[in-house]
Amino acid sequence: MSEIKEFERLEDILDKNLTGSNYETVRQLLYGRAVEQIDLKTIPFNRNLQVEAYRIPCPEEQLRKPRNVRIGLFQNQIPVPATSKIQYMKNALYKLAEEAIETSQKSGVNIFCFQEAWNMPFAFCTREKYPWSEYAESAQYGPTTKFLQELAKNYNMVIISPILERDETHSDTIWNTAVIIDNHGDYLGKHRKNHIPRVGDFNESTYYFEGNTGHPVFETEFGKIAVNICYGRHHPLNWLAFGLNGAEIVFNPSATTGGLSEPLWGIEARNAAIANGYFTCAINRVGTETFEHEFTSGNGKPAHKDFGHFYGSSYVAAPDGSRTPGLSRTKNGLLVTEVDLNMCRQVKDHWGFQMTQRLDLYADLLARAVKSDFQPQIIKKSNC
Ligand code: BAL
Repeated sequence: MSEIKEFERLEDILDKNLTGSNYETVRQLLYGRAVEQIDLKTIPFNRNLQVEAYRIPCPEEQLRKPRNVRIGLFQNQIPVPATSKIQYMKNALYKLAEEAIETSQKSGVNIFCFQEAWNMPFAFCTREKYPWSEYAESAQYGPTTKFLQELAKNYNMVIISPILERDETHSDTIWNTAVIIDNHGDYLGKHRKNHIPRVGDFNESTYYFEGNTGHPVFETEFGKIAVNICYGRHHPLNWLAFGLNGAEIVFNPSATTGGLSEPLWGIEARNAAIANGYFTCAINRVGTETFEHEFTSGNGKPAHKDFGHFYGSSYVAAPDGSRTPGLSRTKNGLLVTEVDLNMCRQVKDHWGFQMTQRLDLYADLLARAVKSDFQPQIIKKSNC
């Protein structure tokens, strides 16, 4: 698939080329019920950061009060060259992060989420172990978690920090891990990426193995949250499992490029929200990261020094199928979205997907499908 580079975002094309009822008809068919825009102009923040804010309301109930939560999704390109020294890169990213978290606090954000492996270049295309493995650090006691704990406590904010984890307890193995810090600055736990890609230049299996933390849901003061890391978004059962464990918001911190996945990007997390009756938050990195040494993709194409363009386009999707516009395809951005978690149960009641999901039927099929003597259920015309 060829990479599309020359436009800021899909919504701009709709805005420029459709008017009046045509625009609203197409927008509604593409994005569902309209979301409300929140005016943050009164909030002073770094003007070279695209900040957009929306509200996804749901009908008020008689017995339950609204459970409004503000989510902040931060997408960014690395601020210094990918080949910079590790500590220099981390410090530059920490500075960006602090600005984004401060802006989030001014915007009333309760839960903040970074993109995948936010504190390093996404260097897994190179298959080089050094220096990239040196970015790995302890999930609970490493410098990145320590840095964020302070901010989470000061700003009463839950922070989801996807990083490269070094598990010193188990032979210094490396994992692709999301660390969850609660709004008191306490380390709440972690989740390791369940599904590791072997596609294109995503040579992540060179560095880490499939995760072993299952499908944890973290109970926070702002709702039950889970993290489906990047490639896991292509696996519907991965989304289902977080839903079965009671998630109300599932974050999908990602790093993915236009040539590989852009037409799928707006479908997968949004479909998961609809099918599982929860909110999903798709966050993707932006920019192009160039490395020192050439590498090939094993597809006969010429060797190259970059992954291609990470296309940002972060968005929030609701269980009723509505979604926010995406952030820019090329700029750093912060997407603030206020959601009412009551919508999760309202939509489950309305559609009944959880009542009709026939888990027993699929449990039986899956139990048979994993066995070496599995026989697919194929009906053929008998020869007799
Ligand atoms: N990080 C893997 C790329 C993708 O899932 O699109």
